[in-house]
This record gives sequence, C-alpha cells and structure tokens, in this order.
Amino acid sequence: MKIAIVGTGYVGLVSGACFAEMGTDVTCVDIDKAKIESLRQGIIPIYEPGLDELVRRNVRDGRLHFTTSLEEVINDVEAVFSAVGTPPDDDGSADLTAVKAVARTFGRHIDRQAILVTKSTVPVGTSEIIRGIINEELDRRGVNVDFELASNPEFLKEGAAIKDFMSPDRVVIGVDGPRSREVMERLYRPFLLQNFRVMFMDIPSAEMAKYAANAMLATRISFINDIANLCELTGADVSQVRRAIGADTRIGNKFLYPGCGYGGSCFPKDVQALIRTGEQLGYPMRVIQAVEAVNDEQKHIPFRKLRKALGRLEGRRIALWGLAFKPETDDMRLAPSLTLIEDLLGDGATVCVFDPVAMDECRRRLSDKVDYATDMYAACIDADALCVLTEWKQFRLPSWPAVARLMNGETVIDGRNIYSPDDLAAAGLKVHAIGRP
Ligand SMILES: NC(=O)c1ccc[n+]([C@@H]2O[C@H](COP(=O)([O-])OP(=O)(O)OC[C@H]3O[C@@H](n4cnc5c(N)ncnc54)[C@H](O)[C@@H]3O)[C@@H](O)[C@H]2O)c1
Ligand SMILES: O=c1ccn([C@@H]2O[C@H](COP(=O)(O)OP(=O)(O)O[C@H]3O[C@H](CO)[C@@H](O)[C@H](O)[C@H]3O)[C@@H](O)[C@H]2O)c(=O)[nH]1
Repeated sequence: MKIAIVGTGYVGLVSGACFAEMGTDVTCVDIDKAKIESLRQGIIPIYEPGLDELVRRNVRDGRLHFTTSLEEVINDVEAVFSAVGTPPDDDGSADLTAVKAVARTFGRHIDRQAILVTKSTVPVGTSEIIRGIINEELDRRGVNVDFELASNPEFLKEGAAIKDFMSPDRVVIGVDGPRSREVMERLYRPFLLQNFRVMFMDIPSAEMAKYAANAMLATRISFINDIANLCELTGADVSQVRRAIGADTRIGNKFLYPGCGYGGSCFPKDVQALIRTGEQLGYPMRVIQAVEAVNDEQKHIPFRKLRKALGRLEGRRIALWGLAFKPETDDMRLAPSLTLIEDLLGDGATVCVFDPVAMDECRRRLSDKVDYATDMYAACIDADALCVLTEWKQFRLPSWPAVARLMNGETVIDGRNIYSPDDLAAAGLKVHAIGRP
C-alpha cells in the first residue's frame, strides 16, 4: 500500500515513519525545502525520542521518501493525509490556510479515485470546506474524479509520540463512503491486530472528538490547579487530595498533576478554537472559557511566588531549569517558561537558563535576552533563586548541597511539585511548590 502525508512536522513525520515501519510505502511532503533536504540527509528537525532511528531505518529500507511536490506522487497513492499546521488565527480560531492549500493541490492534480484524509486538528465542518475546494478545482479542470474524504484526528503526545502512535488507546476515523473506510481499516490493522480499537463514525463527530478530548484533558489540569490554589489557602495538601480523588475509578489519576499551567502547541490553541466555534454558533462554552482563564493565571504563579519570597526582582539573578513545555521535547510553543521569563525580565531580573534539549530553541526565540548555562548546576551560580518548570528526569534528584553552595539565596520554586521540602531543608534551601506556600 502507498500513501502520501503532507506536512512533515511532529504529526506528519511521526505518522509517516510509523506507517512505514508497519510496511506501508510512505512519501512525506512539505513545502519547507530546507526541512525536506535535511530529512533526505537523515537529519531530523525535531527532538522526539526514537524518531531518528525509526526514520533512518525506514529510509534505508526504501519505505519512507521525502519530496516537496505532492503532484509528483498524488496519482500513485491510495490515500493522501493532510497533517499540516492549524495555528491559531488572530481571534483564536483555527487558521485553515494550509489545510485549504492541500485540498486545492489535491483537486488540481488527482486523476484517479483517491481519498484525502485530514489528520490535522480542524473545527467541525472543515471537511465540507475541503470538499467544496476540491470540487471547485475539478470543475475548473472540467473533469469528474471520484474522491472520498476521511477525518483521522491524531492523539499522540509529544515526547511519547512513537509509543502513542504505535499502540494508541483508540483510532478515530470519520468517513463519508465505503472506500475510505476500507482503506483506513487496512492501513491501521497492523497497529491493532490483537485488539482492533478503530472507531468509525461520521466526519463531524470525528472532528469534534479531537477538540472534546483535548478540552477534557485541559479541564482536568485547570481543575486540579484551581484545587491546588485553594489548598494553599486552606492548608490542605494537594498531593494527598489528588491521590484521594484519583483512586476513584470514575475519576482516575491521569492528567491530574498540578503545575505552572499547560503549554504546548495543542491544548492552548485547541481550547481557544473550541471557544470560538461556540461563539460563532451563539453557544458560549463557559466551562472551557474558565479552563483557559485559570491556565493563563496559573502560568504567572511561579513569578508571584518569587515576588512574595524576594520582593522586587530588579538586579536579582534567577536560575531557570526547564524551558520545554514538557519533558522529552525541545518544543517551547506557549511554554510556561516563556511567561516566567517575560515576567522576570519585565521586573528587571536577569535569568540564567538550562534545559537538556531546548537550549537551541530558546536561543532562536530569545537570543541574548537570557544567559545560557552549560549544565543545570552552572545555571545556579550566584542565583538568588532557582525555578524548576519542566520535570526532566535529570532535575528530579539533584544534589541539593551542591545547588545550595552555588546559589546566592535559599529560594527554590518547584513549578511541577516534584521535590520533597525535607530534602531541600536539609541543604538549607526553602521550596515553594504549587498549592503550597
Ligand atoms: N504536535 C502534536 O503533538 C500534535 C498532536 C496531535 C495533533 N496535532 C495537530 O496536527 C497538525 C500538525 O501539527 P504539528 O505539530 O505536526 O505541526 P508542525 O508545525 O510541526 O508541522 C506542520 C508542517 O506542515 C508544513 N506545511 C505547512 N503548509 C504546508 C503546505 N501547504 N504543504 C505542505 N506542507 C505544509 C510545515 O512546513 C510544517 O513542516 C495540527 O493541526 C495540530 O493541531 C498536533
Ligand atoms: O497532569 C498534567 C498533565 C499535563 N500537564 C501539562 O499539559 C501540557 C500538555 O501535556 P501533554 O498532553 O502531555 O502534551 P501534548 O504533546 O501537548 O499532548 C496533548 O495535545 C496533543 C495535540 O492535540 C494530543 O494529541 C494529546 O493527546 C494531548 O495529550 C504540558 O505543558 C504538561 O506539563 C499538566 O500540567 N498536568
């Protein structure tokens, strides 16, 4: 079986490599010539555990190819996947420019039966826009080509993308005809041989399922952050509260970790896009409006804790461990670290940062606005306080005596609640965590 995947970002590249690993012949397409050129040379543009090896193996074995030209391969594949970006527009709704561009290329060049599968996260109703564009192009050419659409939203998490793709909890597929169903079933069967959890449905339901899933997960995070902030005011311990409620199997314990807010390229943008969809239809989505508002506030909490501990930060030096929005990725899109850095610089502090993989990404975004440490301990030299915003494994059990010797102060802000206050106290340090004073 041959497929093409348009958009070679986190989703397109991971999906392409995983489909190829299962024996499918995959051509990954991107308009970014430099990206395609480096992929051809075996250079992977993103940090995602295991991806380098997976891509190289499948390129070597001849199942994974890269091109900038969809038209070259479009009539040689059974399905074209669209995995291009859908970033937020100025008003927060999903920007469909790239999705529409792929539909237009598809309509301009297909000559035989084909399926266009949308993997990008797109608002309900987008498939009808796509259908309209393809029909317009076919009419313009004066040809009648039989095509079907499918919606196959992706649920992988960055940092665990390959594992998520290879053994998904479920695969959601919206289809508008029997051929797209048959092709998608064939494509996904190798992943789910033992326990075939492909859920077929209509396209609007599949499109909505993606937003509903992300909004639900974001809701859990804002909910526990709200509870954490109330715990701080009441003297309750949010870790114990979390364990107590998570033990109820109706609630479960996943995605209930308090912290300095959710970031990344998905939750913030998808929550916003769902709010806009509601507004456009005259139905205010009040729960997730609150989810967004709580998250926006939560990202400022590390700064407020620092201010409370140290007063004005002008002339102070703050060490920051963790720039990526979560561990195991170099992605800094809407990361809590960016909010903290902006708050600190705005207050006149200097910031010295360290992250195991996101240093280059930080340099690209902030250049010399912050200082870059060579390792986590070097970041602490002469620091008045240390903030930890990403729970990388190497940050979990540091030598606190070494940190205390290097620092100029005693304040540690634990933005992910990973430290025991006793461990720090033994080294003369004082930790302020989320939901704790
Ligand atoms: N990142 C994730 O963890 C994740 C998970 C699930 C779903 N999604 C969704 O998947 C989609 C893609 O996300 P991503 O993070 O992979 O994006 P990304 O920004 O990493 O990659 C998008 C790629 O599309 C390319 N592109 C843009 N316009 C193009 C065009 N007209 N033709 C060919 N290529 C084009 C870009 O050059 C880029 O390489 C989004 O809708 C996102 O919401 C992302
Ligand atoms: O209990 C938790 C869990 C997560 N987070 C934060 O939430 C953000 C998102 O984390 P995660 O969901 O692990 O990463 P993403 O790669 O953004 O994945 C989400 O967004 C993707 C894109 O839509 C979906 O495919 C995934 O299913 C969905 O989990 C990060 O900042 C985390 O620190 C918390 O604060 N507390």
